[in-house]
Amino acid sequence: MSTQSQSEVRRSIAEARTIVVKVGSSSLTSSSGHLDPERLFNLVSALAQTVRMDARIVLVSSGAIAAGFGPLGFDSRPTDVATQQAAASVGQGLLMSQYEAAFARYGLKVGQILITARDTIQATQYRNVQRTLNRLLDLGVVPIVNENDALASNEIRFGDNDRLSALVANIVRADALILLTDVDGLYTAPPKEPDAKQIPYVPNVLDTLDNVRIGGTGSGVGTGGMVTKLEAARVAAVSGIPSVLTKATNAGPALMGDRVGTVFAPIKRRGTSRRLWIGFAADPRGTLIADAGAAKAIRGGHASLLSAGVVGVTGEFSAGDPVLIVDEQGNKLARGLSGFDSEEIPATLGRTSAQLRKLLGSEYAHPLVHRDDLVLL
Ligand SMILES: Nc1ncnc2c1ncn2[C@@H]1O[C@H](COP(=O)(O)OP(=O)(O)O)[C@@H](O)[C@H]1O
Ligand SMILES: N[C@@H](CCC(=O)OP(=O)(O)O)C(=O)O
Repeated sequence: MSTQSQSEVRRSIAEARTIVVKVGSSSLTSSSGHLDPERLFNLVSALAQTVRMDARIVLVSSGAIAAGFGPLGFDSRPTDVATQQAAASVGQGLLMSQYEAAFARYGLKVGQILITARDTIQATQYRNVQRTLNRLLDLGVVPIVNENDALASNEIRFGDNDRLSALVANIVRADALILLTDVDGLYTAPPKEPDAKQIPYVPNVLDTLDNVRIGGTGSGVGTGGMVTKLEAARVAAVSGIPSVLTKATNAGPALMGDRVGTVFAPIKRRGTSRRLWIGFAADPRGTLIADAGAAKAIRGGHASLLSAGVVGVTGEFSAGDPVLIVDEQGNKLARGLSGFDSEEIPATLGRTSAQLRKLLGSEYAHPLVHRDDLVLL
């Protein structure tokens, strides 16, 4: 895909029909742990104008913990998980009631979707999330998404909403992702440093990390900092989705395609949402080790992984679960959906389809990972 100019990418954002907008805690709340209704209303106002111009918007909003700890009497964002979850439970309700009232002033309805990381990993859950979001958009509702903080387990948790927003952009097949935060874009170094300069355009987000020094959160209420925002921009770019990173007060101009913040060009054509799920959302449950010949075939694209080319398996998984495919040196080649349960695989290793049919029956004579279920890394 040839690199687009900044103007072309900005124009594609202005023309986007389905847009995921992510707003961080620091843009909605004060450091005392309360919502800032004026900033929230200004954001809603910019989004409502875009919806009026026939766009479909999914809002991924952080701020539940940051809006909940003040009313609970804490001076700063709690650090232990149980108190964060309690604060999120209080703050999420406050957040939604403010959004509901603010969007209602523009005649718009909102719907709440609380997602756990698990929902983006399991195929059936993923499809449920997808169906509900699409239906809400068809009904003209603005879905408001957050991580289900009150119930998310610590081991498997997004923690910040940046990566979640890139996954949601994939789930709804968005045409653009807007990341709203408290700084006006990506800088060459954390913006408090004197030599930090803003970068207006990133043609290939896979190249930027060498030239940019990135730090963590600058506020007492955000979590991910710039690391997770760049990760979100990367997932969007390789999914064929352009993104803009800017401060929340620039939401309107960013959506109009004006030159604000940092814009990231898409670097691949869009894949199907199922392939994107295999590539980004699904958490591999095990590993298949490909021999040199199979590794070469996989790298070339379009090849299935056959049992004959697999020399080892690790992990416990069922047929249909996502697995990582590596070469014998441990280099990651691809992700895919296993065609077999992990315990069935040792008996199939190194065998051709004809041998499998003869030894184990015709139900075993299929690829270990079919090419349609395989995404190169
Ligand atoms: N290279 C960089 N460019 C821009 N911001 C950076 C950079 N490195 C670190 N940051 C910090 O990232 C912060 C934004 O992340 P965060 O506080 O998690 O925001 P949010 O709550 O909006 O998700 C900025 O306030 C800034 O201090
Ligand atoms: N789901 C959490 C998000 C936590 C958080 O601070 O995220 P962010 O501000 O996007 O870095 C919440 O609503 O509090």
